[in-house]
Amino acid sequence: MILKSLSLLNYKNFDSKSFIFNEKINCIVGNNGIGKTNVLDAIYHLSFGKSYFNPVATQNIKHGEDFFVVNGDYVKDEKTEKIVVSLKRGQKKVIKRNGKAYEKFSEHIGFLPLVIISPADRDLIIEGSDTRRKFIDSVISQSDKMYLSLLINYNKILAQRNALLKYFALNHTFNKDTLEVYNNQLTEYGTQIFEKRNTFLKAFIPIFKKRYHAISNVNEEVDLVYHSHLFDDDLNALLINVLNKDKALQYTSVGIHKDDLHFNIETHPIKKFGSQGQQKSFLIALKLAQFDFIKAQSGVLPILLLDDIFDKLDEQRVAQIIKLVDDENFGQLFISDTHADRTEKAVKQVHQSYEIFKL
Ligand SMILES: Nc1ncnc2c1ncn2[C@@H]1O[C@H](COP(=O)(O)OP(=O)(O)OP(=O)(O)O)[C@@H](O)[C@H]1O
Repeated sequence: MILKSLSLLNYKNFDSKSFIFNEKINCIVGNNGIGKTNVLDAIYHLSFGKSYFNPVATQNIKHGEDFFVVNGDYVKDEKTEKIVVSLKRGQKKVIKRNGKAYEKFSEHIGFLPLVIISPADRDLIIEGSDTRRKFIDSVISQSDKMYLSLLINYNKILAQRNALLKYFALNHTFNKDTLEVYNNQLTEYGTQIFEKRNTFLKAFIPIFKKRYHAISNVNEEVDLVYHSHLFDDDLNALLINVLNKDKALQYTSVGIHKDDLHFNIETHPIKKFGSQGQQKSFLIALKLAQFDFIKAQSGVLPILLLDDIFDKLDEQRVAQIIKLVDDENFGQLFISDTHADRTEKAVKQVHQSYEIFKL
């Protein structure tokens, strides 16, 4: 799968900009703040229908403008695919494939597999469990269509159950039957999500460890440990157990929305005990394992976006990542960097086919 061309209209700092890309390596270079990351984010938008960096959709519209349009022309399975993501203030976002708007965005997820490696990945280590759940969800949903709809259903029921708990508290009332309906539905969806996360992690963890050891070159023990209430009991039983607590809290305190993935080095949390270098290697290994996993599951080589990696990583690590383009049959690669010279020097070593775009 190849992104042949990209055009942006009122997207972040760009009023109108077009690119025709190389099939292998594309380097987006320019000074700080010129919009290199924004170009990568536009490509991310085409795969996921949203920004990797800014969750507030309207903030991706250029200041002072009313709408944005991101247009990407791909070749996938020898067919041309035209993807357009557009947003007008006050209206719903639209994603079109070959002129036809998706009714559900979830149908598009996984169609154009993509992995991004960015300094913002650090949030996976330092932020709360929701960032790590989102990571798991994003990897699984790129290769499992059913997963995303289970998740959407679970979250809908969860919101309804929480609203009901609030209603009970506000009106000093309680209705066991209605709550039971929600408990049953949460259990149905939650159990399936738990099983899919568990199965995924069993396959993913060995891939991750292999990647970490290849990058770090030392034999440190790293691990990803899945934590879920559902290891303790059936979700329905758990929900019944915490009923009084949930009534007091006015929200649902158990379920897969509380799952976490612990990142460990030598059995200790990497957030507290990992050096900066170890943390960087950990995150890169995680993302490269994501690449491997999607590739194995879907048979498609995901697009790989490397945002600002030269500034954040030492030369040896950067060289190793770029070398993978050749070694491991990577697909199309997009690199952003402030220095055209060092980028060109690095990519030249591994591939003849590349393009430098100076912003
Ligand atoms: N909605 C928006 N409208 C206009 N400009 C925006 C909008 N959102 C972001 N920007 C601008 O985009 C620029 C940042 O772009 P980006 O993060 O892509 O830079 P970069 O080239 O990757 O920089 P660095 O090398 O520092 O990482 C900033 O100048 C910011 O003000």
